[in-house]
Amino acid sequence: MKLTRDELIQSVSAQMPEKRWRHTEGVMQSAVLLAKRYGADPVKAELAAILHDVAKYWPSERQEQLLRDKGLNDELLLYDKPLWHAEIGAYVAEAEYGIDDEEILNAIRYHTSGRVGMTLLEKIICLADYIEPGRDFPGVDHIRRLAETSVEAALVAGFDSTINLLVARRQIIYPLTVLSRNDLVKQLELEGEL
Ligand SMILES: Nc1ncnc2c1ncn2[C@@H]1O[C@H](COP(=O)(O)OP(=O)(O)O)[C@@H](O)[C@H]1O
Repeated sequence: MKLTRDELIQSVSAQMPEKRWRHTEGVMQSAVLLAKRYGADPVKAELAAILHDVAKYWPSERQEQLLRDKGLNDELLLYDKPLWHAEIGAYVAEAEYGIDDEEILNAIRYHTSGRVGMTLLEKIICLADYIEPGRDFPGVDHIRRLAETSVEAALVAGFDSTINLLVARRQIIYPLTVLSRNDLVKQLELEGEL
């Protein structure tokens, strides 16, 4: 099903509370800005942003069933539910909205966990999710400042804040985020930015 931008926005926003849609609008805004700043495709960035949280408010039973039945990454079932919607979102973007651009699908798929070898678009969506104007958590302004000059440095700070939070709450950490964070630190070292 190929929708116009307005139809897509209508369909996606109907699947979440108003507050979460306002967050999505913030991610759209930040993603387009970052794409223009760092030379990614702003149209792709906006499309990935519109869809990134499409499944966030789906009942967890439905998400669990899709992870099991559709050959998705069911290892995620071993980890906290907030991680599931990203994988489901990529599935839904393709299966229900006809998005066939792997770059966009992967930006949705890895927007919460990150992964080793993130593309620029993946970094941008993940970072936009941290710094969109509606976000207000300790350290967010520091991440926003870093985002003015380095996607990688900002994203490391973002992942560090998530990892610190999970450690403080003694929650289980999905290891891909740690690997992703380490990979970004290596990229910064190679560029001499650390
Ligand atoms: N590596 C991870 N391991 C476990 N939980 C994680 C990991 N990364 C993110 N999370 C969880 O996901 C939440 C963030 O998910 P996200 O989709 O960005 O949600 P929100 O937009 O509501 O912040 C974190 O607050 C944390 O609870």
